[in-house]
Amino acid sequence: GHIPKMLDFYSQFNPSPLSIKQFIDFGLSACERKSFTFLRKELPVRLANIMQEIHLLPEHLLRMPSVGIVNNLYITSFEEIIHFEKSEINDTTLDKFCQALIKIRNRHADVVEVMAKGIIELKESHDVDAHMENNIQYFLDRFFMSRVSIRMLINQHTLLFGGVLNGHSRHVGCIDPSCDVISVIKDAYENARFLCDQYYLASPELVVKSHNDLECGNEIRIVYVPSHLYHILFELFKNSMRAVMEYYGDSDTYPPVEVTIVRGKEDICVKMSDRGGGIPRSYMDQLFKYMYSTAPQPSKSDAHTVPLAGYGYGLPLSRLYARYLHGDLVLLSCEGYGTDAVIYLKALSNEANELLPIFNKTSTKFYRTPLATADWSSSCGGGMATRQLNMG
Ligand SMILES: N#Cc1c[nH]c2ncccc12
Repeated sequence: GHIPKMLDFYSQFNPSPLSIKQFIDFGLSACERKSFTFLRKELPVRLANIMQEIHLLPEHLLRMPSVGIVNNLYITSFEEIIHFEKSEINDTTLDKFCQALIKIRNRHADVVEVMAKGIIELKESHDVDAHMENNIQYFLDRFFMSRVSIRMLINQHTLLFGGVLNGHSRHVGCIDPSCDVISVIKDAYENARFLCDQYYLASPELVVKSHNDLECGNEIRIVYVPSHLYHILFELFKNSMRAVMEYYGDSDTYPPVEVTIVRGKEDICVKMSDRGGGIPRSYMDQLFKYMYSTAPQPSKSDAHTVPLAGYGYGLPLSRLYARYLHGDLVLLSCEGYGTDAVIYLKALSNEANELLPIFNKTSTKFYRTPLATADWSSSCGGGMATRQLNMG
């Protein structure tokens, strides 16, 4: 019906990125009416921006059953939100809005897995060329980043105004204004270690070092979303522990995983170093590729033996969480020795702005532009030059 027109209308607006500082200041003044007025516009804008990109996907992917399911979820949620476009602001409307947000959050809970299934359906039914793989990588990074940002807005509103009091906790919604980085590291380590012990009957120790270059000797605290930081660390610990245990298979002692936290003027870095044998450069790129990370799901029967890592989108999603507030996740590996994974976070909350995909001519053109022709020689086939050299 009128959905396509509404999508065109709302996708003309650019999403409005909020900084962590704005989330905090807004949460402390906690005005539900202001939040409602902002969200009933901003949520449809963010939904419409990414929904328009879904329609630009390669035809084959767009036709996959699971992608159709995700598209319909977004249409349903978009309709439910624009229903509040011209509502009179009163307690009943505010309450109904909160309920609608919770319903939407639940509806979209499994979207990552459903999209992964869509990629598997595509791989099983079509040949995927480099151009298509490039489009899928570009789209899924933007699609999952958009989803992180929409869930952040929904979580803030429902936590602040959903009626559940947060006692004397200082958290502002899902943000901890004074997040103790080391305790999140220890939490993630203990939980990853539990899985490692279950699977390998042993696990590497943790060594933590910290260096506060700004306030020497002080604890390193950050205004951040603990659940995002935990998600990244848990993924990295699982991968590091798995690498160490596989590399030192028959040994009974293992090199520890070392984590160094540094507070600089601009950045807070968390470096996780393992001596798990490292990753060859040729394979490094695949770790962040959705097409390569989608392996056929382990059958339910051997689900209890699901490996620590390998299946799913753990690394690409962890990098999106780090980038969401203008940080990053970088892997530096030396094959034959080990891997360093560095999480970069913004030290200042006013610099920790949301990073949001924008649907515009640039993103549209990306989907329609063929891969650039190589401008550096790469093939090592028996070209004339090689033959001349061989004639040497
Ligand atoms: N993330 C991550 C990793 C951290 N160490 C690793 N070793 C082999 C493969 C992946 C990893």
